[in-house]
Order: sequence, then structure tokens, then C-alpha cells
Amino acid sequence: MEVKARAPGKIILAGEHAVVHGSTAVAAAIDLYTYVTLRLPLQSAENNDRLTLQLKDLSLEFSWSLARLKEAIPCDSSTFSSSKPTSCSGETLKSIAVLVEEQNIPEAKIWLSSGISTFLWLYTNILGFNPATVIITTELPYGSGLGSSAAFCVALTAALIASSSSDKTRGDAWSSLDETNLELLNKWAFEGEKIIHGKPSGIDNTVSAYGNMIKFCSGEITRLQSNMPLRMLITNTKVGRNTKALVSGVSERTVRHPDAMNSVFSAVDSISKELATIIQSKDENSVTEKEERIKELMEMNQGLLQSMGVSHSSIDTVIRTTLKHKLTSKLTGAGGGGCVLTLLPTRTVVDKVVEELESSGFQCFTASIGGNGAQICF
Ligand SMILES: Nc1ncnc2c1ncn2[C@@H]1O[C@H](COP(=O)(O)OP(=O)(O)O)[C@@H](O)[C@H]1O
Ligand SMILES: C[C@@](O)(CCOP(=O)(O)O)CC(=O)O
Ligand SMILES: [Mg+2]
Repeated sequence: MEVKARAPGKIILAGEHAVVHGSTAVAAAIDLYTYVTLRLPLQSAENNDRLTLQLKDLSLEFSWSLARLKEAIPCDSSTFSSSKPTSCSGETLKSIAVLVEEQNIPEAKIWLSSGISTFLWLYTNILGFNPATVIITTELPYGSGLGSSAAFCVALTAALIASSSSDKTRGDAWSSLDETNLELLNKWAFEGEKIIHGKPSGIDNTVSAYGNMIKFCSGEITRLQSNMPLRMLITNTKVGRNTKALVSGVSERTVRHPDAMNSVFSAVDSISKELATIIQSKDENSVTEKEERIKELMEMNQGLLQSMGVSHSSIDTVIRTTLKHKLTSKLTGAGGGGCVLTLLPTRTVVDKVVEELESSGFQCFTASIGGNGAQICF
């Protein structure tokens, strides 16, 4: 039996980091996906006593015997239920980390460890100790602010949940999950994100699961209907960073300066709410006027991200370069490098600015905003 699933990456238009501390943020799915193929072998097949993970783009394969997994991962069968997402305890995470270490991940790819731990946790909790081969490919850059971690958790969980569904109508087309399964998958994916991010807000897994554009605040989701064209240039600075470290850096700064940081978070909250209002507004304001307001909000948001300590000299270079072309940019996702968004007002010609950014070693692309969420295919 084979199930495929895919889940999109995202951009955060406003509110990253502050959203972890209860502020509003606005995010949209992009048309770059992580794909998961789950193969469950027949009882009689060879290799029906192993769980294998193939990361195709990286030409890496990891494999565990089911006996080793059962021995290492504590499982209380009285509380175990795939329909009740639970958090991975610190103790279980340590046992899983040992299973990951045994795989001798190449030093240059050691950043994958948290993803592989998450894989083992989600797999064994949703499907139990059953044999399978799981193949993953992705169109998203890893650790660049486009939500590869969430897309990975969402696509994996979608495949795991779909494999136990009774309705497996065959066909080549991608289809969405029903509301109940989407809610379940989003909760499991959030538990997965906790292993990768430490303290995620839940915005990334939510927008990857549901797609479109959302306003998100303390777990409350409002689906947004955009009433204006919204084009963004995405520039990958290619400076590697890690969301977990950046999120905890902001928390530490908040402990040191609670009043100042709470004011920063409150300002971000206002920016995100105003942005959501402008995007949805059907009023008479011309598109140009709305774009001018969005530009200013992005500029203010970037300033506040700077004051949280999550910008980077590479991000400043992108901002300065785009400003020469009268374009406004802000970081997206956790910052510290990673990707930068540049608003492309109607009729902007991007060739010159892209050429200049790419000549500095950055990689530019555009992506369609606000598309599909998680989908499955049998
Ligand atoms: N396709 C994948 N396979 C395995 N692990 C992945 C995959 N995509 C993401 N990850 C995990 O997520 C981490 C990156 O997540 P994060 O630092 O949150 O950045 P982002 O979500 O912006 O890409 C990687 O280091 C890896 O552990
Ligand atoms: C910084 C944050 O707001 C977004 C992180 O996004 P990414 O992992 O950098 O794609 C963290 C979160 O909301 O969980
Ligand atoms: Mg992430």
C-alpha cells in the first residue's frame, strides 16, 4: 500500500517571533511543497521488520529494526492513541536522540537530527511499531524561514493519518483532508514542530495544513480573503540559521527587558492587524494607496525585528539593495539570515533588482501566495 502527501511552505507577512509571545501574525502558504511517500509492505514481504527513512534530495537513508525502536522508545499502550496528540517528553526525546545518533548522520548534515527525531516520534505515535519505507523530497530550502520544518511535519502526518483512513479512493489527483482529519493533523504537526523549534507559535504548521492566508493569534485562526494583488520577491541570503536558537534568543531578551519587549510585541500586533485589514479591504482606496501602506508596515515590522535581535548583516544588504530600487523588504520567518520578502507593487519590473541581488550571491525567486494546504493522493 502506498500513500502520498504534500504540504506547502509559507511566508510570514508580518508578526514572526512576536507571535510566539501572543501577538497577531499574518502568513500565507506558497506553492513550494514537501512531498512524502509512505510505503507499507505486505506481511509476506522482505524488510517487513524495519522502518526506513529516505531523504531523496540529500541522498541519505536511515533505517531501524522495529525491535530496536520498541526497545528504545517508551510506549505506554494504555494511553497511546493516534487520535489524541500528545507531547514528546524530555525523557523520550533523549531515547529518540540515541536512535538518531546511531545512524551516524554526516557532520555537515547534523542539523537534520531534530527532523529525524521528529520523524521517529510522529511515526511511532501515529502508526505504532509497524514496518514502512518513508520517502521525502522537498522544494523548500532547509532552515531559511520558509517553514520547511512545518511542511515536513504536516506532510508526514498527513501521509500517516491517510494510511489508516478507510476511504482510499484510488486516483492520481491530489485531494484535501476533511476538517476533522485536518484538525488532528495540525495538532500532531504542532507536536512535531515543538521538537524542532522548542517553542513554536503554531502559525507555520497551521498555514501549511490549511493553506491560503491566515491571521493567527494564540492559536486562534482567521482565514483571510485577499482583495488585492499581492506579489513578493523572495530572496534567500543563503546564510544558514536555526529557528530554535533564534526563538530562544528572543525569549532571553524578553526576560532581560520585559517592559521594552512587551511594547515591541504590542506594536507588532498592531502592524499585523492593520496589514490584515488592508489586504481584506474592499474599500475605494486604490491598489497603489494600499501598497504604500503595506510598504510602511513592512518597514516598521523590520525595525521591530531588528530590535528583537533577529536581523543579520545579509538581511541589511538585501534591504539596502532593494531600497536603491525604491522597494521595501523585511525578513520572513526566524531571521538571522534565511529569506527576505520584498513587496513588488503593481507594474514593478524586477529584472534589475534581481540581477543586483544575485550578483551579491543571493538567490531570488517569486512564489504564488495563498494556495493549497496539505493534500493526499493514493
Ligand atoms: N525534508 C526534511 N527532512 C528532514 N528534516 C527536515 C526537512 N525539512 C525540515 N527539516 C528539519 O527542520 C529543520 C529546519 O527547520 P527550521 O530551523 O525551523 O527552519 P525552516 O522551518 O524555516 O526551514 C531542519 O534542520 C531539519 O531538522
Ligand atoms: C520565528 C517564528 O515566528 C517563525 C519561524 O519560521 P521558520 O521556522 O523560520 O520558517 C517561530 C514560530 O512562530 O513558531
Ligand atoms: Mg521552521
